Amino acid sequence: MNKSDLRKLIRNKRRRLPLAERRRAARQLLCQLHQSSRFLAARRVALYLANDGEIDPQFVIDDLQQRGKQVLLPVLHPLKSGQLSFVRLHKNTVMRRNRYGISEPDFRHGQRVNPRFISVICLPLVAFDEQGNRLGMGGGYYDRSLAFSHQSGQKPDLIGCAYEFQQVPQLPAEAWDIPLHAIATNGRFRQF
Ligand SMILES: Nc1nc2c(c(=O)[nH]1)N(C=O)[C@@H](CNc1ccc(C(=O)N[C@@H](CCC(=O)O)C(=O)O)cc1)CN2
Ligand SMILES: Nc1ncnc2c1ncn2[C@@H]1O[C@H](COP(=O)(O)OP(=O)(O)OP(=O)(O)O)[C@@H](O)[C@H]1O
Repeated sequence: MNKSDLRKLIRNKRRRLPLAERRRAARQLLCQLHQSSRFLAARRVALYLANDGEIDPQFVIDDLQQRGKQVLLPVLHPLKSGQLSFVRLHKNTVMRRNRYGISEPDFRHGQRVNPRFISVICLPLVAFDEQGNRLGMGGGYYDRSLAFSHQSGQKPDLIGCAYEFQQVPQLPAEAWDIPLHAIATNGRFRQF
């Protein structure tokens, strides 16, 4: 199956999931992330706001904020097309909707943090395989914005977040793909 058909299939399945199952999976995601000592120790964590049926990290965001951690969200860069910035989420953060209808902190008002200085980045994904390859929505945003992690130096831990059913046997690995360090689902925490 090609990437575009695979995206359609899994995105449809994700959107059809009943609300009760979504909520249960969202709680299980928090439990699975708590398996990771690096996640528990992280001071700064980037997450996302669920869109298109994605597993919902809202309980994870609440938990981090209660534990006094810094939470960041991705924002489409208004000038550098295809790039994400990471902006801090506070109680008073001014939010707006981006071109895909996803709520994000306002780029101009927000406090941006260079992704090199983020401890853990939780990435949304459409499909993953057992090697930790990731298939996203197809915009290449995370691949472009995290391309620096191919080089040496300080880098964030990259944890993909998904439903267990989003695993596929094998994804074609592209040169620009950023390999994930771990995947947290409703059922498991896999480390690579
Ligand atoms: N929750 C969440 N936030 C995120 C991402 C994500 O995957 N999930 N992104 C991860 O990169 C970035 C946004 N990327 C996205 C890329 C495509 C579509 C999307 O729905 N595309 C439509 C076509 C829309 C159009 O071109 O007008 C589609 O495929 O149906 C959404 C988000 C930043 N924020
Ligand atoms: N580092 C990069 N520099 C320039 N272009 C890139 C880079 N990474 C990815 N791209 C481009 O982005 C496009 C989309 O890539 P791909 O289909 O792998 O996205 P994705 O990982 O599914 O999406 P996303 O990261 O937004 O969730 C590709 O056509 C690719 O050429």
